[in-house]
This record gives sequence, C-alpha cells and structure tokens, in this order.
Amino acid sequence: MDTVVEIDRLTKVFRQKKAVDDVSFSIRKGEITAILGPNGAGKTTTMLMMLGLLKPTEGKVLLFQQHPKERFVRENLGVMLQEVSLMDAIKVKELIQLFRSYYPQPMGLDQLVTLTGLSEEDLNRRTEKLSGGQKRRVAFALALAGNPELLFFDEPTVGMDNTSRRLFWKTVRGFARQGKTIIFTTHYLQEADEYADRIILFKEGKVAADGTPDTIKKELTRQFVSFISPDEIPADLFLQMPFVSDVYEQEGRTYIISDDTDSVLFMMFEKKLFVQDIRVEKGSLDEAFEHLTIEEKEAI
Ligand SMILES: Nc1ncnc2c1ncn2[C@@H]1O[C@H](COP(=O)(O)OP(=O)(O)OP(=O)(O)O)[C@@H](O)[C@H]1O
Repeated sequence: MDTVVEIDRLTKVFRQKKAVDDVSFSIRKGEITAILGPNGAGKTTTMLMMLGLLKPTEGKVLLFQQHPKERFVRENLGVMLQEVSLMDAIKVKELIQLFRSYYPQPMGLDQLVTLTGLSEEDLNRRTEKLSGGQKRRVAFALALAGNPELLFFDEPTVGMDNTSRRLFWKTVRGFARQGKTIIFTTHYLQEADEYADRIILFKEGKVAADGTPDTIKKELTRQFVSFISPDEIPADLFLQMPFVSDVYEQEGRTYIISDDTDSVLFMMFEKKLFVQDIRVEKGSLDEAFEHLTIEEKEAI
C-alpha cells in the first residue's frame, strides 16, 4: 500500500466562496509534502478536510484507503494545528501520558522528550503556565504520542525559535527516513524548498503547481530574453530551439521564454537579428512568489 493520502475532486464552499476548488492529488508513503501558498489560498481548509474535521462540499478524501474518521486512521494519525489549545490545570507530563494512553502502540515518553526538546522543567509545568513556544513543543509531542504513520502539521514552525525549528525539522526528516508520511502547510517557499520532497502550490483554492522543489522553482521563475525589433522575426525561429518553451509579443516587445537565456542570446547574435533594447530576466524566486501573493491579495 504505497498511497497514503488520496484526494479526489475536493471542493469546499463557504457561503458563496469556493475556498477549495476541485482539488485532486495523492501522496505516497514516506514523502514529505509541503502545501504552500499565500494567505487564504485554501491550505488549512484542505488540511481540515483531509483530517475529517471539515465536511467537503464535494469530493472525497481517503487516508490509508479509508475514511479519515475510521479508527485505524485515527490510530495512525498525528496532527498539529495552527492554534494550539491545551487542556488546562494539568501538568505537561500528565497530558502527554494521557495522550499516549489513547493509542495501542504509543511512543515512549523518553523518546518524545528527546525528539521534541522538552525539558524536565517543562514536563512538570502546568499547561496554562507555558509560553507560546513551549506550547508548540508540547503540541508536537502530542502529535507524536501515538507513534503515527502519517503526520499533519499546519504551519508548524510559526513562533518557534531557531533551536526548536532545527530540532523540529531534524525529527521530521528522521521520521520520513523511517517511512512515515509528512504533510505540512507553509507560507514560506524557503522552508518548503529546504525540507519537502514535494511542493503542492495552492492559489485561490486550486493547485497551481505540483512537483519537486526544483520543478516548482522553475515554474515560478520563468526566465526570458526580451527585445524590440523593427523587423518581423518569425516566432518559429525561436520555437525550433529545444530550450525555448514560448514566444509572445506584448506592447511591441517580443518575449522568448527559455531556461537557457545564454543560448537564446547566442543564437540572436549568430543570426545577426536586428534587435534593440535587449533585456534578460533571470527570474528571482522571491519576486515570483511575492507576485503570486500580491495577486492573491488583489483578488480578495
Ligand atoms: N469557516 C469559514 N467560514 C467562511 N470562510 C472561511 C472559513 N474558513 C476559511 N474560509 C475562507 O476560505 C478561504 C481559504 O481559507 P484557508 O484558511 O483554507 O486558507 P489558507 O491557505 O490556510 O490561509 P492562511 O495561510 O492564511 O492560513 C479564505 O478566503 C477564508 O476566508
């Protein structure tokens, strides 16, 4: 059973708004997948539907080939949501032990403490006395308590200091090496790039791109050569080059989209094309991603 998550034509409509719009994908065992996208793109809504916490308007979710609410799924699932609310008036250690007792094969307390960086002092503290960062560490321990095969993290590192963040990712990577499947949402391309095997990029409730970090970066950062020419240069001249993916004209300027802008320039000079005002855009990743975010804000 290689496919752990299967989503088929998932849609969620809140009043008039389509928060998630006809999304399908599947996730294989042992993959670390980042669901990346700007505010309001539909990441959390998708995650809540995957977890069975929100009913889809249309479409379906299968985890381990079963409905998310099935007992087998529950016992193999670990979740850390954005808002951490812990039970009050109980010591951290007691809360973790309580969670461990819910599962047939829980993770050992010592291992949980090592993996999450909780100190002896933290364990004996009452939950309402914890700082934001400490709460997230406890939430992480609770997500791991059942030694789950599938882990969901909704913006896991928000509010974590650098040490906690490093430990978090070290633990997550170790899990993936053991064959556990990890899904996390994030706003940060850098975090997705660094830690995920695969990025599913959400935009306005849809999957805008899906692939390895390198593929996604390439898609986001279209490189091109552009110029103005008084001559009619046939687009085919460029399109027949293997590294040119598109040619178009906009406001009197011709754009040659290519991964290899150097070769485009070389060909232009070799053929002695009469062009003026040549510009080469290497495509900054940050700019491209920011552009995506701004578009999203404008659309709201
Ligand atoms: N319970 C709800 N009722 C009405 N609208 C909602 C509800 N939950 C989410 N939405 C709307 O659905 C859209 C998607 O929201 P969602 O929280 O899934 O996005 P997100 O990508 O997780 O954003 P963020 O990064 O800000 O957490 C947004 O426009 C949001 O306002």
